[in-house]
Amino acid sequence: MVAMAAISRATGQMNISSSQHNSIRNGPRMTQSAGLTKFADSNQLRIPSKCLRPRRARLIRGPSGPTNAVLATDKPAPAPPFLETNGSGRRVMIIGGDGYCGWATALHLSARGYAVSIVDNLCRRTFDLQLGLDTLTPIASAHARVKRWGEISGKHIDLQVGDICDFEFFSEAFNAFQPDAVVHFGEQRSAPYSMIDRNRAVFTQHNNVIGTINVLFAIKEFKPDCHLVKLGTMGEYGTPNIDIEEGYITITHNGRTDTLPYPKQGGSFYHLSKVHDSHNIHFACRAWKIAATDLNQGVVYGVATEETTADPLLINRYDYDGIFGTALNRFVVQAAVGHPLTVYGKGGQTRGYLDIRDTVQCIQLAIDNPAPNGEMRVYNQFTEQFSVNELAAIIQREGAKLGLDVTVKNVPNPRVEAEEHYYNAKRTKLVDLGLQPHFLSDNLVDSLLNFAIQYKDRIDLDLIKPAVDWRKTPVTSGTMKAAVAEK
Ligand SMILES: O=c1ccn([C@@H]2O[C@H](COP(=O)(O)OP(=O)(O)O[C@H]3O[C@H](CS(=O)(=O)O)[C@@H](O)[C@H](O)[C@H]3O)[C@@H](O)[C@H]2O)c(=O)[nH]1
Repeated sequence: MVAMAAISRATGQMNISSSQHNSIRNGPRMTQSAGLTKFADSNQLRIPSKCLRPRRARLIRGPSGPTNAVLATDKPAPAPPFLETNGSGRRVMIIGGDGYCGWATALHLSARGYAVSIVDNLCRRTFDLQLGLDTLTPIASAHARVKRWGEISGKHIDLQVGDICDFEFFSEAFNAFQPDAVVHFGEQRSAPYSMIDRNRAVFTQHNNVIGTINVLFAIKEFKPDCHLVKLGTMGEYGTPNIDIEEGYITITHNGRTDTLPYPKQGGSFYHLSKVHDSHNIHFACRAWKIAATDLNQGVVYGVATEETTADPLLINRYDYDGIFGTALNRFVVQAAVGHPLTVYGKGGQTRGYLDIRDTVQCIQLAIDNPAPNGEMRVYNQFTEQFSVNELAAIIQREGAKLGLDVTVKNVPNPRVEAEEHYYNAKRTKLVDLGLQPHFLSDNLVDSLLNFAIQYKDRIDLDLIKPAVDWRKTPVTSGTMKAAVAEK
């Protein structure tokens, strides 16, 4: 039975039942039984019109200008611009809408006139509590975020707290909202997390694979014309010694030719969970004529979008720890506190990267250009390739301009991955649809460095170290602190 969490109309606070408290304490499994919290109707967030008046905020601008400027005040905020687009009015469910990419996407689409419903089990916040991690930025609760967005924009975002692995919950949420598109970010997305121990490896694959299967069943059963926009990863391809195509490759073998899914070589139990998802989605498209777009996203950097900087309560999370922090964002924080940049191994590992402002653009493009029923489209979602050494050199150079003495240290690689390799991945399809990339510029690095300096007091140096060794992954349960202590 689905446990219910009630939301008080008077206070907007969520009341969590004792069984939910227990499940939160018990770790990843909490998400199997997490309950349903729902804003029953859009009136609930309606507020007096005087509160909807745009209010001014002070933007701190980096030395090189306003790019990705950061809001640093609790003073009144400006309403972001509202741009009606050809997708305006379409109903978009964002699974994982409380996370780093999901939250930015929810606001981006809501600002542009899409009707948005966030479905999230809040497990990303639970992982931080369990492992002793914290985002660089002080983020508001999911409920406070959507409430504040309603106040400054006059736009309602529906919030349903629950676990998509619980089909009873998910089918109820899906049928209540009747989405035209489902954007699925709702997965455990950290490779290191999936390699902490057996429990986390199993959790990652169960959570990600079963969650996606439930989404596929809901679409098939309740709304076959609903377009699935699924976040995959460039890491599904691994680092083959040939060019990486966008999802499919045409092969001639023994005189016969076919176009087949590009070979997959995930480098962690996390990356492999996305490989399994891709296969399941491809099958569902063939068998049930579902329409799906699989977005193989690269490593995302940055933190600010137009909407997340519109008010302190809307600020996005920024991970810098050894488990959820990703390369460029980690290096920026390391530079800000004088920690040597942690280049793993030789540093020749090359990946596709993109600004979070391009993530939100790509999702909108995918929604606005749905795949036909029966087809799984695959787009490679990144804008530039960098090796880890190249990223470190950029941060060192830009740090020096701000007077920071940035050093680089080649630490033993905790991962099993090629450290020198060929890498040339195609990325034309989203550009063909109209993507206008924000390339990694000096301005952005400057404003990110200033951002990290601004929140310097929140940085815990212990969390910066690489925390998980791919070669050890124990059967017994590990904790972040224990993993760090071993190093
Ligand atoms: O301090 C660090 C952190 C990372 N790396 C290296 O940087 C590369 C990228 O690692 P990452 O932690 O930035 O990103 P990754 O673990 O691959 O995962 C992230 O990027 C993926 C896209 S991709 O990398 O697979 O293209 C997404 O799917 C994941 O959700 C997201 O967490 C790896 O070679 C890693 O060894 C370092 O050298 N030093």
